Order: sequence, then structure tokens, then C-alpha cells
Amino acid sequence: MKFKSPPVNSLSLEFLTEFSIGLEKLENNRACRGVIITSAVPKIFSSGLDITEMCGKSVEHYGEFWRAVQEMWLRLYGSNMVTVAAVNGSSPAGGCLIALSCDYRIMAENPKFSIGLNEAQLGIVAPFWFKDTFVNVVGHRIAERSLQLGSLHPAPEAQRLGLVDELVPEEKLMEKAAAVMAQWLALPDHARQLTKTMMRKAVLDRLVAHREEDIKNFITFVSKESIQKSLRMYMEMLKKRKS
Ligand SMILES: CC/C=C\C/C=C\C/C=C\C/C=C/C(=O)SCCNC(=O)CCNC(=O)[C@H](O)C(C)(C)COP(=O)(O)OP(=O)(O)OC[C@H]1O[C@@H](n2cnc3c(N)ncnc32)[C@H](O)[C@@H]1OP(=O)(O)O
Repeated sequence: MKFKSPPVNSLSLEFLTEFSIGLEKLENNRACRGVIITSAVPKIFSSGLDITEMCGKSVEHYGEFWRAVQEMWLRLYGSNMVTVAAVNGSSPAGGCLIALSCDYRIMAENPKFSIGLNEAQLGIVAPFWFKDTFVNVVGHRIAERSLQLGSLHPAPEAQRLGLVDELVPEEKLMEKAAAVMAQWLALPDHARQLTKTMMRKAVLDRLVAHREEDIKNFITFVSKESIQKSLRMYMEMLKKRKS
């Protein structure tokens, strides 16, 4: 799957819905045993959740948007397929969550590309299931420090922390992703799938059990004037940085 929503592959409601439907179709296709996720937008894997979806909208819209974010994660993290992220650009916040939800992460070895859960820098808090996914990849201590600081890690640091599994030159990224996919697909599906479920079930079940409460929390949180102000200021900062 190649993300192609310029300029930055931000995860809008429309993008998330299309992504989830795409994953569902592949999941239901018995001929498809694995998926490599990458980007067709130069230098950007995904800029994370579309901030405009969280600014100045109705309570109903926030609820619909958050349900779509949850749905995407439940499908990807809970997928029976082998999932490989070929991270060919920067990948903050929700973009990082997509990579973290895959079975294996390969990143282009460009130190200008960074990845991490930087929510704290926006004045918002990564939800518990973003945090759980992060902890399952890098461990509690690294996740705690990185989350509190809202760190975006340049590719070499991300590899040192275990946030990505390996770095390769950009031109070799897809070749390497295909080799990793072949290695994972060489195992019998049932054994690999049951093992994956065993490792991920507790974290998936936690969101499923608290899904409606999580939506309510998101709506309450994002509707606060202080949070709206932080998000507006962050968007302004992005635009100013450009000019
Ligand atoms: C108690 C808790 C309860 C519940 C939980 C509650 C809340 C938690 C909620 C959500 C978690 C949030 C997750 C997220 O994913 S938030 C998004 C975080 N993303 C970022 O911080 C990335 C921001 N973008 C960038 O740093 C750069 O754009 C990037 C490095 C990706 C690319 O840089 P480049 O120089 O190539 O492009 P720009 O000129 O900066 O951007 C082009 C264009 O795109 C707009 N843009 C960028 N990112 C976003 C985005 N995420 N959403 C919307 N729009 C975005 C940018 O403003 C430019 O627009 P324009 O000026 O109009 O061209």
C-alpha cells in the first residue's frame, strides 16, 4: 500500500476511512498474506493525524474522526497479515503509530527523516493505546522518556532505540522490505498468526473494552478551549516556519 495524499499524507477522516477499507479488503483476500506500507510522497511517510480535523469542528465530527482513528489501528495492529513499514520519510505521531503497528519497520537512512510520538510538543497527550503500542516495541523506559519529551528521533537514533528495526539506503528500501516479507512469509501462517495474536491481544482488547469511553475522553479533551488554542498555535507555527 502506498500512501499518496500530498502534501504530507496527513491522516484525515477520508484518508483513514480509505486506509481501513483497503486493509479490510486485503485481510479478506485469501491470496494476500502480507502488506508493505510505504509512501508515494517524497520525504514524508505520514505527518500524523490531520490537525484540521481536530480544530474548530463539531462534537459529532470529533467522535466520527476518533472512531476512524481507532478503527484504523484495530485493523492494522490486529491484522493477520505480515505487515512491514517501509518508512521513506518523516513520520510523526499518528504516522509513527502506523509504523509501530506493523510487524517490522525499515527506515531510509536519512538523518533528516525523523519518527516519534511528539504529541506532548503539540500540548496534547498520546492516548493509552498509542502508548501501549510504543511500549510493546521499545520498552517502558524508552517510551516514557520519549513520550514525556514528545521526541522526534532522527533515523539513526530511532534505530538505536529499537523504534525502527533497520536502516537502509533509500534506493534499497523496497528491495529490503520485499526480502523481509519473504522471510516472514516462509513460516506457516497459522503458527505466526497465533503467536502475533498472543503478543498483541491484551493491548487490542483494552481498547475494544473501552472504545466508547475513549471516544468520549477524546471529545472532552479536544473540545477544551486550552487544547484548541494549542492546536491552533501549532498550525500557525507550521505555516510560519514555511514562510
Ligand atoms: C486524556 C487523553 C484523551 C484522549 C486523547 C486526546 C488527544 C490525543 C489526540 C491525538 C493524538 C494526535 C496524534 C497526531 O498525529 S497529531 C499530528 C502530529 N503531527 C505533527 O506534529 C507533524 C506536523 N508537520 C510537520 O512537522 C511537517 O509538516 C512535516 C515534517 C510532516 C513536513 O514538513 P514540510 O516542510 O515538508 O511540509 P510543511 O510545509 O510543514 O507542511 C505542508 C502543509 O501541510 C500542513 N500540515 C503538515 N502536517 C499537518 C498535519 N498533521 N495536519 C494538518 N496539516 C498539516 C502544513 O500546515 C502545510 O500547510 P500549508 O501551509 O497550508 O501548505
